[in-house]
Amino acid sequence: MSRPEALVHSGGDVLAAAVAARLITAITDAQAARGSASVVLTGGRTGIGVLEQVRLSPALGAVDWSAVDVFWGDERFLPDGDGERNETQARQALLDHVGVDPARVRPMAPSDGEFGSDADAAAAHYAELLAGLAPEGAAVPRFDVLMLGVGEEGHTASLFPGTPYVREESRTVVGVHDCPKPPPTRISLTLPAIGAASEVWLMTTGKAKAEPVASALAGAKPVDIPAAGAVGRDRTLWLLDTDAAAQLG
Ligand SMILES: O=C1O[C@H](COP(=O)(O)O)[C@@H](O)[C@H](O)[C@H]1O
Repeated sequence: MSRPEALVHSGGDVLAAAVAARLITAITDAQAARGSASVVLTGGRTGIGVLEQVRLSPALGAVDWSAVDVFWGDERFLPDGDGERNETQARQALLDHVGVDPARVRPMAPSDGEFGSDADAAAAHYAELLAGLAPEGAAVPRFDVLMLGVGEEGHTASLFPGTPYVREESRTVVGVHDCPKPPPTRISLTLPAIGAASEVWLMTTGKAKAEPVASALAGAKPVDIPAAGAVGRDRTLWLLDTDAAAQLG
């Protein structure tokens, strides 16, 4: 388990470009070491902004996109192609523009897919998919980089404060119900699944995030500030703009 480090950038645009450069480097390093890389995407303004910056980067071509395994940390349980789905936004921002292998892109199920409106069944299926790709003895694949956003109330992925989902200790993926932020039904990796990643990057911008960021970095309980419980095995980076970092001591 790593100790969280905060890196502060001057503004949201700089942050997105800097994280994009960091992501390209992490992917190329993993590919040089092992031939492929495994990345977990997030939704939200900052997460999608980073993917747009990757697309616009002059270093885009340094990555062998056909050898990148793509997963999601959470999904809004909506029909396929809905503009609010994290998958749809990630495809538009980046994935539709690079040569990813469709078989290696693994979105969480939509609400009009094979599990219909059963988010719990869709979550259980994603957990099985992850387990099937995991090294022996592990429940999820080796994620090189797992990116997350942070909500105003401290949620990360779709784990909201005070819910049973943030306390989950055995399942790796859960159907999430009655979310305070729309849409109310979601699918999310749990904290144990997030904690299996080599690097966890929490990315956020804006004054509204200053309080949860400061609480998390001051050691808040995950049940109160779920983002505080997102910790990578080798590295945990909080990638912030000056507004989001404003209350750090
Ligand atoms: O709904 C979600 O929101 C969070 C944070 O989004 P932001 O726009 O405030 O940065 C995001 O991390 C999560 O993936 C998404 O489903």
